[in-house]
Amino acid sequence: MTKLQVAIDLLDTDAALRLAELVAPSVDIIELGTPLIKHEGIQVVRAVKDEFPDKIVFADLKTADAGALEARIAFEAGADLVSVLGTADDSTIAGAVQVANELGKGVVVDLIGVADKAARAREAHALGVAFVEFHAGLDEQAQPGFSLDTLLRAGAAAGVPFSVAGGVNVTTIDAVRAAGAEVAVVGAAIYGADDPAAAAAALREAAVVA
Ligand SMILES: O=C([C@H](O)CO)[C@H](O)[C@H](O)COP(=O)(O)O
Repeated sequence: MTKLQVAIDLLDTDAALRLAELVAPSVDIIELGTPLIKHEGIQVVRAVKDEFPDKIVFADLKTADAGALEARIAFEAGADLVSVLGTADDSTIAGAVQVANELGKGVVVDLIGVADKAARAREAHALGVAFVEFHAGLDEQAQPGFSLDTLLRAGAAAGVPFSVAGGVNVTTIDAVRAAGAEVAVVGAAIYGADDPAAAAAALREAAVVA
């Protein structure tokens, strides 16, 4: 079974809470997107965790430096997982992992912008992260010739626990699951859907196929 992570790339706390309410029955992980946290501040993490204490709350900080400090800020606000960039120094990842271990939480390394994703994934795994995210960001997805398949092949080759993010939708989630991803991250295909609850339910159904 592949877990389903909704990436909430909306810009205000009330809208994020409304979306989370609609999709919570179908998702395992609620991600507060980087633009949302930058717009609303870390309090959005507390607001969501308070409403959904049983869900894994992921603060998509995309930390590039001061790993221990930034991770602690988000964990103390209620996050269960935080992201650190794979392009950051190993010491930044290690600092965040140290705080995660202290508090019983987890770190996800986001491979956005990393050229050799499989190799960096193995390095991040050795630093003690929960899993690595094979990620093509919104800007990369908009470029001509973008293909999710490249990400999936790299993820499958890495040999470590991984998630996949990059415009995953109901037609591609089967391939994400088949590649062996532990987590499928879905943003626009849920928050941009006419019926986000139905979209999340359909994705969930595909994600849990044995
Ligand atoms: O992390 C993300 C991106 O950098 C903007 O914050 C997205 O949440 C991630 O790419 C998943 O969203 P979709 O690609 O729209 O599925």
